[in-house]
Amino acid sequence: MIETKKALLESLLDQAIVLANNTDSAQLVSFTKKIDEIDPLQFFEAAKDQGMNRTFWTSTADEFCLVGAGTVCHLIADENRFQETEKQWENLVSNALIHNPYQTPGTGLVALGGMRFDPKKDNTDLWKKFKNSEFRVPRLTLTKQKSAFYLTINTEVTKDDHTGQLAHQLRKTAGCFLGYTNSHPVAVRLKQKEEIAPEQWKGLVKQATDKINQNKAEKIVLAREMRLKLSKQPAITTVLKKLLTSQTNSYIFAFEHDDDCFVGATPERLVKLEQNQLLSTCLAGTAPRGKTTAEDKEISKTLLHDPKNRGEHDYVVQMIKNAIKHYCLDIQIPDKPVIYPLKNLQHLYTPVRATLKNGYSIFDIIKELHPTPALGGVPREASLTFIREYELLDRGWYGAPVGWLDSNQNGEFAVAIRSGLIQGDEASLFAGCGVVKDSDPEAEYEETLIKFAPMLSVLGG
Ligand SMILES: C=C(O[C@@H]1C=C(C(=O)O)C=C[C@H]1O)C(=O)O
Ligand SMILES: [Mg+2]
Repeated sequence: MIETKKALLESLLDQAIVLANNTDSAQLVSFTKKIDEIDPLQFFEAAKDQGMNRTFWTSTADEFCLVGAGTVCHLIADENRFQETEKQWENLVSNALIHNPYQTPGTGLVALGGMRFDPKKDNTDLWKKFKNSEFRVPRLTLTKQKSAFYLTINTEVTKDDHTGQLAHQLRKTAGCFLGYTNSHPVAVRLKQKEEIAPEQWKGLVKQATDKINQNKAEKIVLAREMRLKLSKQPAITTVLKKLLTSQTNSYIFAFEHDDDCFVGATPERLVKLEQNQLLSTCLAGTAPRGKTTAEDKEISKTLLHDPKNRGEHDYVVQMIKNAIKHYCLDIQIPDKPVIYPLKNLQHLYTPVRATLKNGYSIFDIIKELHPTPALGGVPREASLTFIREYELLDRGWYGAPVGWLDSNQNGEFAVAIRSGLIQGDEASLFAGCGVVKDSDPEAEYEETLIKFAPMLSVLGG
């Protein structure tokens, strides 16, 4: 595949060795090439064969897909994680030797990652492999943009490296990915599922509405956990394949740490940036799908006019509008939501468009937006304090930004809901809902039950 550009790769490596010698430190090289069509899931599966941790992202089933294999470098941050990650990224990009002749967003040097919902909440064992904030630059990245495919090879070159040997090794590894074919292993059976403390959770919803009725908060999003035991360790490739076919209106993502893998199919965009064009999404307010078209339409109509759901939704719209105004121009937000249909349920949806002012980055926006009242509440601090103190689970990366960015001001982050942490032959699934003054614990419980469905169904439930 890279044969035609042989000289290009070699000359890049030559330059890198000189630089590594001058600086006496490893030199990051990033080399991108257009390739023939390839199945992203085969690429994902090939990485497993190579013993590499994998990262996966699609924005919709067909348009855009990123698959990362292995890690050439990490951006890890604790305190001030947004600024810190941005600083590390800028540093990494400015020191890298990049060959990427394409303007396509998501090609070239790309970092993929996510973070904990609440860095102030105590870490439990459940999420021990997941950092407060972690982005990885993969060893190999596959980018699919509509019908075009790109392969990026990233490597760290030292002064003692040999161009010919290194180029040979890189081509060999790339060949293992591009020529890979394997039928994905069969799916697993669900052996046992346990909803964690459902009655206590309903009590918590009541406690939250009491708090709201005492005017101490307006909206508090409460989540709960379901623990699964599976017949064997599922193939993440199969899980993704099923999510891709069943959840077509969603972002599908996976972030793997050995036997632990955080996977989900979320409909909720946090922010998308293409150069300076910004998109965000207000998504809150939920109803089930109807069994017939007529029933479905009826439910949509009710949802669109339901004051409780419109209230839940409007908190998100107001907050996002306010949060971005300092950073953006030409903010366009329709004054009424529309329906966003998913396989198992439907949401109220309001898109947000704006132009990012010069001098700001996607991290500035994420920092302002996370958590929106779709996952935290209103006011932010009061709701977070309540969640931190009383919620019965460690959210870990659930409900937090997950996504990617490239070295040309493009990137996209979703809110990691409809997700689960697969750990060997067990898994924890997470689902939450917005509690407002007229929330009924039983109805909120039912709402979370449907939100488990996307992940539950691909794990044999
Ligand atoms: C918290 C979740 O979803 C959020 C809550 C919603 C609601 O309560 O109506 C709808 C969409 C999301 O903003 C989840 O799926 O876990
Ligand atoms: Mg709701």
